[in-house]
Amino acid sequence: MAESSGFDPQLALSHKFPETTYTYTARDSVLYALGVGACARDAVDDDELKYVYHANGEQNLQVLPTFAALLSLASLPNGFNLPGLEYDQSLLLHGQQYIELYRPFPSNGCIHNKVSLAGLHDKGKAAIIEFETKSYEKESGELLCMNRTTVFLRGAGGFSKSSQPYSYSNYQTDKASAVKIPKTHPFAVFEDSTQPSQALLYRLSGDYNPLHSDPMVAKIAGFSRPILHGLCTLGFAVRAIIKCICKGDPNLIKSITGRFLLHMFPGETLITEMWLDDLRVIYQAKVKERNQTVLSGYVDVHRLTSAQ
Ligand SMILES: CCCCCCCCCCCCC/C=C/C(=O)SCCNC(=O)CCNC(=O)[C@H](O)C(C)(C)COP(=O)(O)OP(=O)(O)OC[C@H]1O[C@@H](n2cnc3c(N)ncnc32)[C@H](O)[C@@H]1OP(=O)(O)O
Repeated sequence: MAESSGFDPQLALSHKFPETTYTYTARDSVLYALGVGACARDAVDDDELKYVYHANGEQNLQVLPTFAALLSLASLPNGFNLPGLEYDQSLLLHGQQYIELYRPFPSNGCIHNKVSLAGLHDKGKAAIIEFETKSYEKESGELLCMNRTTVFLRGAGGFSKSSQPYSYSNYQTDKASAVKIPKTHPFAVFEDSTQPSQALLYRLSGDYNPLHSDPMVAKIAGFSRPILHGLCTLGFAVRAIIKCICKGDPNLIKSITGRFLLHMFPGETLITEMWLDDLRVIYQAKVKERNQTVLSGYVDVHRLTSAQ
């Protein structure tokens, strides 16, 4: 039974999310690729030009696998409101993202999303909410991907008895928190700069939260200036993995897990370190200027390319 007035877990869990439709064009997939830094260092990069230009027409463009995460945001409640969950929206942070990919994305399409609440946890100082989104290609009805989005609501915990904190999950293991970074030297390391305007570009892919663009909103949230979208950082890290481990082939990615450990500011340099464990790439991404890890997780691949 909930003890605080703002949270009613049973009401939240009984909520039925409306099914939504998301239509995107080749322009959206290109804008997304540019937003996560594709071709930023080299406009004719052999591994990355295919995400932003194709000589034989836009229907031949390839789509980065992390594009899937946009579907989870597009499917979630407008204004971040849900019955039974009252909280201070300025303190919301993206905690984790888990993506399963079942098929490469076409360069444009119409997607049907089904959302459910996958988890709700009272961590005392914070509440954690997890949403699961299944995305189907509208025309064929085929399942394209599944996203699990974890939202960390600072200051919203303490809604249950501290002796028995509320915890609900509709799945078995929390994959992102289970990541152990090896003590050995990484198999590969990739350094990439984000631009000071990175968040202003990335937001055009659909996440217009002013935390990433408005200095006053960022200050209220506890940051000296606007921070980068977590999914933008994840996009940079997975692009590094595709480049270093998959020899540029985005279709080798099977699933992606990432936990956002610390905020990143636009303009900072990201160093992604990667370790191979069979068909799993364990990674962590550090901000070079502050020598701090901002993201860690793992990516499962279908197979390794012959050189590994
Ligand atoms: C109500 C309806 C809501 C609807 C909302 C729908 C929309 C949702 C859309 C998704 C988000 C869109 C908006 C995007 C925002 C961003 O992109 S924000 C930028 C990216 N994110 C960040 O920069 C966050 C970086 N991380 C941190 O700053 C910190 O890790 C933290 C999240 C503040 C937590 O640190 P701390 O308070 O020190 O936590 P701990 O004491 O270590 O741990 C407490 C428990 O919480 C668990 N935990 C810790 N971190 C995370 C995490 N990142 N994700 C999930 N869980 C986390 C941790 O395991 C502890 O639990 P126990 O082990 O059980 O004690």
